[in-house]
Amino acid sequence: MSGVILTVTLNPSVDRALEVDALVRGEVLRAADSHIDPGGKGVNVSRALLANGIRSTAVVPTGGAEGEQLVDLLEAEGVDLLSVPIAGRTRSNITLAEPDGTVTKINEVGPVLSDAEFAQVSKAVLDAAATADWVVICGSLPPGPSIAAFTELCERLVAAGTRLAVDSSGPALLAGVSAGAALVKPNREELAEAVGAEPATFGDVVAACHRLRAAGAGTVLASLGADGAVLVDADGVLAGVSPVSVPRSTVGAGDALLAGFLAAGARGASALTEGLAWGAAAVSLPGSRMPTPSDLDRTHVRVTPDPDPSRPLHS
Ligand SMILES: Nc1ncnc2c1ncn2[C@@H]1O[C@H](COP(=O)(O)OP(=O)(O)O)[C@@H](O)[C@H]1O
Ligand SMILES: O=P(O)(O)OC[C@H]1O[C@](O)(COP(=O)(O)O)[C@@H](O)[C@@H]1O
Repeated sequence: MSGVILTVTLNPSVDRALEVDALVRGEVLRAADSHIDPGGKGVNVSRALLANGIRSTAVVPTGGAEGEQLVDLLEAEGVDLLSVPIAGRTRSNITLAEPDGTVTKINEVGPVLSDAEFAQVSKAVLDAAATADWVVICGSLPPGPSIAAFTELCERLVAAGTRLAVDSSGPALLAGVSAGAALVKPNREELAEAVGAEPATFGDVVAACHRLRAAGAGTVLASLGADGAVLVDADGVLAGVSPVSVPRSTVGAGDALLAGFLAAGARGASALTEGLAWGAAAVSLPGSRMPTPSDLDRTHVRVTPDPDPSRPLHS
């Protein structure tokens, strides 16, 4: 990886993960263990890159006590930050993790980003993008910015020649696609929402990825949970899987997949293999802990071209 990666998390969080024996509604649950991590999808991409010796800069709007905590947590990890102060309070997201790997997440909506604050964040991103190899915009949009304003940011980045990656959902994902993002990383639900149809087979996934490419995206990396991932780009179609024997927490797995894919050059079987190794390692770790080189095992990753279109999805 030659250039700098800029990650942008418009709605970051402080992630609190509580390990509980079993989730029972209406009961007092005692947590066996707990972790606090800096959170948000772009933040996690930066953390995963750093854990593997690759520096990036994370752009985050932050406010209130949780905003200060987020900055402290990220600085303690050594993540390079471009923090834009905002009036609202940074959100806290809760994960309840059960021993079988089931996670229940409660994500706050997040603080409103005013027009002036969004303009400040956009300026910081556009300025820093001039020297970036990739700009990676991830996660949900906070309340406030219109989809038109977000689309304009994506379009300006693409017009400036930036390689843009977007990992978001709903209209924000489609904004990245129509702006001509070089890469989008929908998960299964996001892909289904983007094309208006639930994929049941690998053929459905590949068809949906082709639709996003026809609508403007360069490369589509569709993550499919335990079914692995499908990569569709100008070179063709690849599918890969990396089985995990004991899943502990899937939180941040998609962010680790994306980070590994970018770290390995974002093209072809080698990048897909790397992404899958990072994703599988993240699933084996608690909370949203990001894998380090010693957590990675590429020997279990299987990547093949042109998956059988009739193969059903399981997860
Ligand atoms: N249960 C699982 N077993 C094995 N790998 C998994 C599992 N869940 C996720 N992964 C890995 O993590 C990647 C991202 O997970 P996914 O749930 O698709 O994304 P997101 O976290 O964005 O929703 C997958 O492509 C896969 O490589
Ligand atoms: O922006 P969103 O979609 O609310 O997601 C934010 C959450 O996603 C994470 O980045 C983890 O990603 P996943 O839950 O998709 O694996 C958390 O750190 C954070 O709490």
